[in-house]
Amino acid sequence: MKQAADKQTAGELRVDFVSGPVAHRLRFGGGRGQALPKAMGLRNGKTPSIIDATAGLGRDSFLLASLGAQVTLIERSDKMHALLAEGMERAAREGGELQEIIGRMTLLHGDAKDLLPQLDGEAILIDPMHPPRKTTALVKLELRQVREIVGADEDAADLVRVALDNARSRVVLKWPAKADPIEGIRPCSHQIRGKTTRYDVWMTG
Ligand SMILES: C[S@@+](CC[C@H](N)C(=O)[O-])C[C@H]1O[C@@H](n2cnc3c(N)ncnc32)[C@H](O)[C@@H]1O
Repeated sequence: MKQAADKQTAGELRVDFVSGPVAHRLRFGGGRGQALPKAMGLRNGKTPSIIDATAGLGRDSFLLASLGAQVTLIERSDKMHALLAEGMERAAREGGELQEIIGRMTLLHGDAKDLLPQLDGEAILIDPMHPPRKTTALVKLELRQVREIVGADEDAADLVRVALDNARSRVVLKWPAKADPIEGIRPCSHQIRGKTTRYDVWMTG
């Protein structure tokens, strides 16, 4: 795995919903019991509309859309936005379930701090670039490639504040389980913790 990962270069980064880890998770994932859907408030009989303010490779949005949520994705990097648009088009061309899932995803280009006040989202997800960690797994390589393209998201605290002013029901920050909280934001309402990732949830409605 490491060799394959090391051979992949930043130039080859692509958004792939058709094969690989995302497609595998679609087939074998844990449905609404997974930490992310739980944090976003997807329950039996309740499917909030979601804004993913930091779309990136679109994986979190795709998972939420695969569970029935309407998701608006916001990406500010020209390059990431273009990769995501291509990946969504490719997946939609497959037809069937993939086309249906992509049909629930709307991609916007811009800074979420500017766009959120114009949108009406029940639940807002924020997953800024995390502090770097050493790891060799392929999926982590992709995150390093994203970092090469977008740099660090130094304005994450500002984005959370804008989201807190605009979410009708909740804001969720995805963050490394053991990392310090982002400074300058009020304490969250509760946390959902996994081994490597935690979800800080602020109830706003
Ligand atoms: C860690 S990645 C997100 C990964 C994503 N959750 C996924 O499942 O693939 C962070 C992305 O958010 C974008 N981003 C960060 N701050 C943003 C903002 N204020 N507005 C729009 N996009 C933003 C970055 O350009 C980067 O592509």
